[in-house]
Amino acid sequence: RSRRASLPPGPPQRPIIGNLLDLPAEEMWRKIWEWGKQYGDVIYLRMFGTPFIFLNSAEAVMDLLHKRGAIYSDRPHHTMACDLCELHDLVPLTKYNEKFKFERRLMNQALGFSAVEKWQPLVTAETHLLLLHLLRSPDTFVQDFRRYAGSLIFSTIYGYHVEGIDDPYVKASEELMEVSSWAMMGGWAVDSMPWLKYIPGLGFHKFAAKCRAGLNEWVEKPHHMFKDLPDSMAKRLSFCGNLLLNDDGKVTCEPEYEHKVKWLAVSVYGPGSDTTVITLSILFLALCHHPEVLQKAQKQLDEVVGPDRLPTFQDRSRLPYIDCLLKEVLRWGTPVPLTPVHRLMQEDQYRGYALPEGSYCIANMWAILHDEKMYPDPLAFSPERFERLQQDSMDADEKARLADPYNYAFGFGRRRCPGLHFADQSLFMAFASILACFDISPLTGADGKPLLPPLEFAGGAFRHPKPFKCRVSPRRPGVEGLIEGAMASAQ
Ligand code: HEM
Repeated sequence: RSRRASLPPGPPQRPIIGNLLDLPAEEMWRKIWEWGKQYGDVIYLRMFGTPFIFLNSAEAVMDLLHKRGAIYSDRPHHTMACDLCELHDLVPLTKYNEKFKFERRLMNQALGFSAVEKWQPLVTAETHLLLLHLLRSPDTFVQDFRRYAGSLIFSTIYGYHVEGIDDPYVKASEELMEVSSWAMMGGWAVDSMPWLKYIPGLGFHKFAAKCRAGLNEWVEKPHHMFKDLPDSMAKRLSFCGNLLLNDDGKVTCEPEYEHKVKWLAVSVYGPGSDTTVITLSILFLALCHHPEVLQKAQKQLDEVVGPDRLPTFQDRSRLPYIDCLLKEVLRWGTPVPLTPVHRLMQEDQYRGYALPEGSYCIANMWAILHDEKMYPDPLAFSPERFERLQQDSMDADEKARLADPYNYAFGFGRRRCPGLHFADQSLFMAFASILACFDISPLTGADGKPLLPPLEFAGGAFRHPKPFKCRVSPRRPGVEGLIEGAMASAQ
């Protein structure tokens, strides 16, 4: 049957290298979206011998990655990252097997829907600290976001509080993130021709040796730091504390289990921290261009929370516009524009096309979240689109459910982001608290006119705004006292 079915359409291929030269390193999602207009929502490419299937629509992604998740949830074997750099225990590299299922269970236990409530006091405390940093260093807001995201993840994972972005453990995690991204996506020839790894002296061996030499610093040291932390509630409640400590606060589990938890812990930093920093940066960029959105959000915050306290999680159900804003930032900004590769484990057929076993399937979330059938005028930033959906008559619930960016922005099927609920909580709290305390606006030029930051994005795995400046100013006198008061009463 499969011999009769043809491959999906796609751009013409060159001999041997296939489409290797057709994909740009920057803004790849745009190119794939453009091809979609020509070839449809399921596109076939080939790089050397590897078939690639790009999916540009919600329908195709749900049909394949979600409904047929049992065969679309594997990751490719990266010779460079796994064999040479010895990073095979990082979660995003885990194959779809029993190890994966075990890791998921542990991550769901710590970060899943039923667990996130326990993190609320910690998320609130870290958010208040972010407010204080924004107040004291408003010009370096991205650094403030970075410290906040790093500290939030470290407190959650180890019960360890981070003071600044020069914290040695944050630095180590940032290094691991950078090196592992390179190892996974550096376009290494050895990934296509694994036999190259046996030839000494080739350039990639140097990179791999550097990576292996860093593992002690990046993986072992944070784990020992955790074990050496004094016994505390924060340590016991943390992800590692929950999974590793016995009643006496000691690690007495099997070494193999301890090894797994150690790698799970370092795996979460990269995907969890960058996405948070980017999402908050997108919020600031969008608000510079849309003062009316800021005013509307602040009006609702003033009505529900008032000027004398900071927002809490209990306020959420009465702050629907903050939720609409969060959805629109995730949609319009699309912090992760393409999923990592989902490897097809056996030959499949879809809409009469043959999808070869071993295909690297990648969903284009940017294309889906900018599909004008679901999101009219997709390039416009408008949280109101989600308000309108809530208010539409007839099948409003169904429409709102289908268009919810949470269905798409966090990936698909069994590989869907395990940090989704955690991210949702922390971003809600950060959005509501920042807007309750600060005005975000463009800088002003010498002529008194606003200097609007360009709406420009860049990136490979992540889609982040290009560096920009804006004004972050307290909304009213007494904001500092309010924040300090909230911090003091939490202690
Ligand atoms: C705005 C915030 C976030 C976005 C948009 C996001 C998005 C994603 C996406 C698209 C994937 C790939 C899913 C797929 O392959 O289909 C992913 C994977 C992952 N995310 Fe997130 N994420 C966010 C926050 C977080 C947070 C806060 C954590 C941890 C606390 C986290 C941990 C992970 C991990 C460990 C993976 C790898 C899963 C695997 O390979 O099985 N993410 N995320």
